[in-house]
Amino acid sequence: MNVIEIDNVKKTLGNFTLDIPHLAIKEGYITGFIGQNGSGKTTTLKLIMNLLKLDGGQIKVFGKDVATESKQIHEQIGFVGEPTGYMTEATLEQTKQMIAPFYKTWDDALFNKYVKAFQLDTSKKIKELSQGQNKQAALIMALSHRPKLILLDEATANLDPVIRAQILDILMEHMQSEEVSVFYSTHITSDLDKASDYVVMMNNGKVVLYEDKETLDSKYLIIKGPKKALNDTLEKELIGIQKNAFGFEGLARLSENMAKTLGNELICEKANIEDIMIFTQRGSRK
Ligand SMILES: Nc1ncnc2c1ncn2[C@@H]1O[C@H](COP(=O)(O)OP(=O)(O)OP(=O)(O)O)[C@@H](O)[C@H]1O
Repeated sequence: MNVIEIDNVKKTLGNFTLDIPHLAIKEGYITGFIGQNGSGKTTTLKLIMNLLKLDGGQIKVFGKDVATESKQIHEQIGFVGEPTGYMTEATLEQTKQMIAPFYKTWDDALFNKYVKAFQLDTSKKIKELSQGQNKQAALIMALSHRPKLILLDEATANLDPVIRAQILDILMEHMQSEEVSVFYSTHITSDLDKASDYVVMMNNGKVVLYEDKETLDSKYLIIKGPKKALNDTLEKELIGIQKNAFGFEGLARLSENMAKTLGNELICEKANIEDIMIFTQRGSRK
């Protein structure tokens, strides 16, 4: 089952165009959303939230069209974007009292549990919270109505490693006790190592990679070798290949065909998510 289905979506903003023929986010999993600055992650998340209007195509969440059924959909989504949009003069307690009645599923015990976990002072005005505390407050508000889908736009950016780990722990704990799906954008690839089942990568408005985490961890290699070892079959398999006077390097997704082409003079190193991002983006620049 898919929690989000994106079909033939187009959106132009200035000279940027988002173009997603098809993307389906699986229900019950954590999917990380990565890509260079300006690649279209926020635009995609805003379109899913119906905060931006589509130029073409359709987005469905829980099988419902976001353009026509956003009210019912939003009741079951916990969204943390930028900026949070909460009244800065209000305290966290007052903010909760304003927001909670909008959700039938609001859980005060859960709210209190997370406030305690983050050691937030609910009597402080939102504007008095630090940037990181503000993000924690937004996350607490998003989780406390027990949403079925959590959408986060760089919710862990500018947070210290301890709080970042705590947020990921809370998300994972939440996943264990609830039937929930998470789709979150991040620039911190170590977040993906800690918390992701699938990874979607954007480049210049297009989805350039969608893999499960296990495949990402086990099937991608950086292959280096001398010039003479680069035959046509190998070159076709390599992503983001770079050649110099001495040799070449490129990224490969290990397949049977690929394995046959690997000779002794080649050096094969395991690629991490950052390597995969860099080589994939280099490859799609051509
Ligand atoms: N209102 C707007 N008018 C014109 N261009 C816009 C507007 N909003 C976004 N863009 C452009 O759309 C592109 C995609 O932006 P988006 O915020 O979706 O990228 P992103 O992947 O989330 O980037 P980052 O990682 O830096 O947050 C960028 O080139 C941006 O300049």
